[in-house]
Amino acid sequence: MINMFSTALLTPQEMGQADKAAIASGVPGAALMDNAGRAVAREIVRRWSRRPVLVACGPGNNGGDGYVAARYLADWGWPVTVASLEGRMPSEQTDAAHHAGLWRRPVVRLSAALLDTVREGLVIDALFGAGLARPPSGDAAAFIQALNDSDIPVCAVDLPSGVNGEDGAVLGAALQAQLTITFFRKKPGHVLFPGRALCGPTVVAQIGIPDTVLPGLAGHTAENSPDVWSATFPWPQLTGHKYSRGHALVVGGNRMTGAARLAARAAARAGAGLVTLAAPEPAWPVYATALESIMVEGFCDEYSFESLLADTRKNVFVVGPGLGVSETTQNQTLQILAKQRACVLDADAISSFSGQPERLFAAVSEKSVLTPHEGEFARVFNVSGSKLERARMAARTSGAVVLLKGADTVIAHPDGRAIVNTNAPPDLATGGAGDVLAGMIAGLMAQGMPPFNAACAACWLHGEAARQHGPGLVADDLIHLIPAALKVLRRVPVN
Ligand SMILES: NC(=O)C1=CN([C@@H]2O[C@H](COP(=O)(O)OP(=O)(O)OC[C@H]3O[C@@H](n4cnc5c(N)ncnc54)[C@H](O)[C@@H]3O)[C@@H](O)[C@H]2O)[C@H](O)CC1
Ligand SMILES: [K+]
Repeated sequence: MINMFSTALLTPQEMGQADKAAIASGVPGAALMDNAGRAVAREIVRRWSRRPVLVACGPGNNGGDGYVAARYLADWGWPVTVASLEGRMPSEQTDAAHHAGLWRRPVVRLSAALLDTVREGLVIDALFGAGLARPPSGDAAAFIQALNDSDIPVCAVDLPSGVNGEDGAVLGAALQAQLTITFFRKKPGHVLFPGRALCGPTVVAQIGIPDTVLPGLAGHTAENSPDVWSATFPWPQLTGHKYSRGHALVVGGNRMTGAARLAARAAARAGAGLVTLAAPEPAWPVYATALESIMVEGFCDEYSFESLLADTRKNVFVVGPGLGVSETTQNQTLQILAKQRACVLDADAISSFSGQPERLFAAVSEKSVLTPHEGEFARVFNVSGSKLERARMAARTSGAVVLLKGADTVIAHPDGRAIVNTNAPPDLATGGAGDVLAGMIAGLMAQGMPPFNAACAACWLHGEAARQHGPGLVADDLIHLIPAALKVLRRVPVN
């Protein structure tokens, strides 16, 4: 059971369909627009004291929301100037024209010079939203540039103009907003970079579109949140014991021993009942001295490695962290995949298939989670497009769950579903953090959580653990903060 609706991400096209479905169900379009513009005005009043406001309106419905926001703010006593792009008003007989008509004061032509009237004020960007069709040019481009060069705060309606709602890319040039108010649900452009950074905080306002429209049009993309997977989280049961909580095996390397130790500790902290570290004989003393509650078993060749994998109670494997890129790593990975049990393939387990991705794809399944960063990803996947599209395509092509790391990590299932993670603080960009994540995913899978859900849950807990620490984080700290992140999760109601 996974809930893709409460934090669904809708493309601009899907949003248009949601709009139409709401109108068909009896909510007039003009009312949706009124609710949208009023939500913008409300959020502004909530954050800023009364000050001069310039509302920059485009020719479409985004502009329509701008006329509504202008009307409410003026009614509440704010000094408001409304400017339209190239002096154009919305086409007749549209909802935007209706609301532009309710603005009884002058509408001036938009220009960069108008910014002088709001040096101590605020700009509402209602130029382009979901309907952005091409790079802004002429007056729009000049206005965007001048506003970005100023320090006047910008509140964006739906999206900062110039940001593509579908993938967060900048089309030519885009505004940097301090606040974005979007409607009903976010779009991928609000959570993928660079769009996310240009939005500032994004507020989602409800404008009268019923949730009942969602099953007909959404369900394959969502923002990561406990809402998505908490119903399947494997909390320990009163009657459980260590064997019922699974047994994770982490493959250790000869030299970079810290990586596998971090992964093993993280698997244990995430709740695996037992964790074994498989250590090459020369490094066995290093691992054995460092680890207490984690078992350390040695191996000296592929045969003894194979015998370590034989016990079927070992229900999840982690391979890759600290192994080195080599034929040996590739062979160990293939030996593990041949067991057809759950596994996490990270780092060198992925890079070792550089130039031979088909060998990897033939061996992985939906029980495998690949956790590449962009560099590792590029070694085995030859796909282009937005991060969301690339992760989705990689999962489809390989048949495995793919977690493509970064500030906007995307987790994709081979069936087309994808989740964008948004809670990772920048402190997580530190050596070893990925090893911890791989171990956490395995720890959850050991307890029976489905691989896609486990990847999403581990990613969220990883971000939460890092948030709890704040600046100065090193990967070792994450291990100690997993319990704190679990406590936060335990308080989130399961819906
Ligand atoms: N449920 C909802 O989503 C609601 C959305 N609302 C708002 O409506 C906009 C989307 O409106 P739409 O008319 O489809 O698109 P835009 O206003 O963003 O832009 C279309 C308009 O602009 C022209 N255009 C596009 N790109 C450029 C460019 N680079 N330069 C010049 N002109 C451009 C295009 O030709 C059209 O004329 C959504 O974002 C919400 O803000 C509703 O108000 C409430 C319900
Ligand atoms: K906008």
